Amino acid sequence: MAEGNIDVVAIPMLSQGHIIPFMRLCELLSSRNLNVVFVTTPRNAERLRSEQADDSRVRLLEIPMPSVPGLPDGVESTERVPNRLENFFFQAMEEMQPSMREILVRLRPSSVIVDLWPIFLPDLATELNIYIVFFAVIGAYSQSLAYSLFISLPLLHNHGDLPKVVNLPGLPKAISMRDCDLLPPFREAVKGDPDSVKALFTAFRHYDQCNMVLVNTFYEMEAEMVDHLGSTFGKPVWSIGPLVPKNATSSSSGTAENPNSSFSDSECLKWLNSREPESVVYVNFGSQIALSAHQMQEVAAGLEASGQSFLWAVKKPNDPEDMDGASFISSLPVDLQAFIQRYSGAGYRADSRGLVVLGWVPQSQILGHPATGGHVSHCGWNSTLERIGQGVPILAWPFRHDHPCEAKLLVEELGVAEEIRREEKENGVFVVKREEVERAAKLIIKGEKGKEMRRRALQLKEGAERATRQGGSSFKNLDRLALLIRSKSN
Ligand SMILES: O=c1ccn([C@@H]2O[C@H](COP(=O)(O)OP(=O)(O)O[C@H]3O[C@H](CO)[C@@H](O)[C@H](O)[C@H]3O)[C@@H](O)[C@H]2O)c(=O)[nH]1
Repeated sequence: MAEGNIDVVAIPMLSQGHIIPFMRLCELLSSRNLNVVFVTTPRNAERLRSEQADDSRVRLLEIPMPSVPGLPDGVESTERVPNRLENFFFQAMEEMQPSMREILVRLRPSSVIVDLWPIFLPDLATELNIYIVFFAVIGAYSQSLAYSLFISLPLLHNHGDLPKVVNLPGLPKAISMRDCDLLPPFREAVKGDPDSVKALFTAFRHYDQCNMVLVNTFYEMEAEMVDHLGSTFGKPVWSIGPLVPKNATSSSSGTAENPNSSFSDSECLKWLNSREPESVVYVNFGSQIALSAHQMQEVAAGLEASGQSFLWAVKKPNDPEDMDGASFISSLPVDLQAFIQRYSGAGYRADSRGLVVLGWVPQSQILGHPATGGHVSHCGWNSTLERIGQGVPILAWPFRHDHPCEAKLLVEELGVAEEIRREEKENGVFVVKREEVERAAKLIIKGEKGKEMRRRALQLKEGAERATRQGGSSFKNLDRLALLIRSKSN
């Protein structure tokens, strides 16, 4: 590929939840005959290369991960960053600025697709006169709610006097959120000082600086909020999703097939094959959330008491970084160790009612398996889109970031989820009791409400299929996008 001939350069944040939809978008643009370059660090590139189809024409370009004192070598994705090292990680991303500048200057693409981070990227693209497409990898509903909070909180409230239920102005309909579900930067708003949230939430500058916004959703699911974002920012906002991995398998994940997991992908699927249709409660909180030992005890007891089949992917904390699976298990209370033994490792039998997998599981295949009856989920947007693609109902257990907003969309607007009741132990720290896990697991598999949620989930699945096939709303938007980018190249 001639370097002077690049249509678009895509630069996602170093996080799998962002890299995956960015790569899918790049493949779809490349299949529409655009020359696409995908920029990431060596480890992420290595993994993407191993998953890339033989005929993929998306070019992967590596930039070195800057070495920052305090950040261990090889940490190139947020999933591997312990909370206490987050600032070092973001510092490393900031230090990529010279490499990114060098790439943009050398390749001179006509367009760049930017993510929420790094914050300097739109400035750089503006300076180089490159057309800026901002790809927001979360849904339109949660973006709209976050923007409303961003604008209104410092006008209306002080961090000390936040009401228990906060109304969100400026939206197409009346929406409110519990104070405990607000992102920490919003909870710290200072009345009369917009910078009290701006300093912490600079991402919203991207909406001002970009030329257009893409949202990983489909129009029919979030039409009201897609239109709302368009009129709020006064620029095109196009839905192009759901973009989910094409042949999603395990990440890189012990077994030879899946070295990051206590079971191989095929062992997980074999176990699912032994279960009745729509009978299994699948528990997985994405790539970043690790439960406390106490919370794990409640989940374990609730799942057992429910009498339902379950597949639980347990994530060990990132801290300490060098703790292996065996040390993690031996650090747990003895009742949990015994539980894990019963449903995993030595205690596991092919006909066990539950399967506990330490590490990564092949989520999209699990969601697509006929035995899967529901997903206990943090409501990360990628998992949400994957479930919508498979018609699986949800038990919504949000933790942080956009999760509470996505949960609200799923429960209140789309009717495909039941919210798990969380009790606030202390400021922002929640616990879900075993009785609640038991209730929710029974409801989703056996209850009338579970059936109704499944019916709605299947309708959404059909909607998603219509949107992404030829002539559908997302398909047409991708065609329009390819034409637009090509017009910038001429
Ligand atoms: O055992 C596992 C765990 C995860 N996954 C995959 O990993 C991705 C997880 O993505 P997501 O559900 O979005 O969770 P996070 O990685 O936690 O998501 C981050 O990124 C999302 C998109 O920006 C945000 O919505 C979330 O708030 C943020 O936590 C999905 O594709 C899953 O299929 C697996 O395949 N196997």
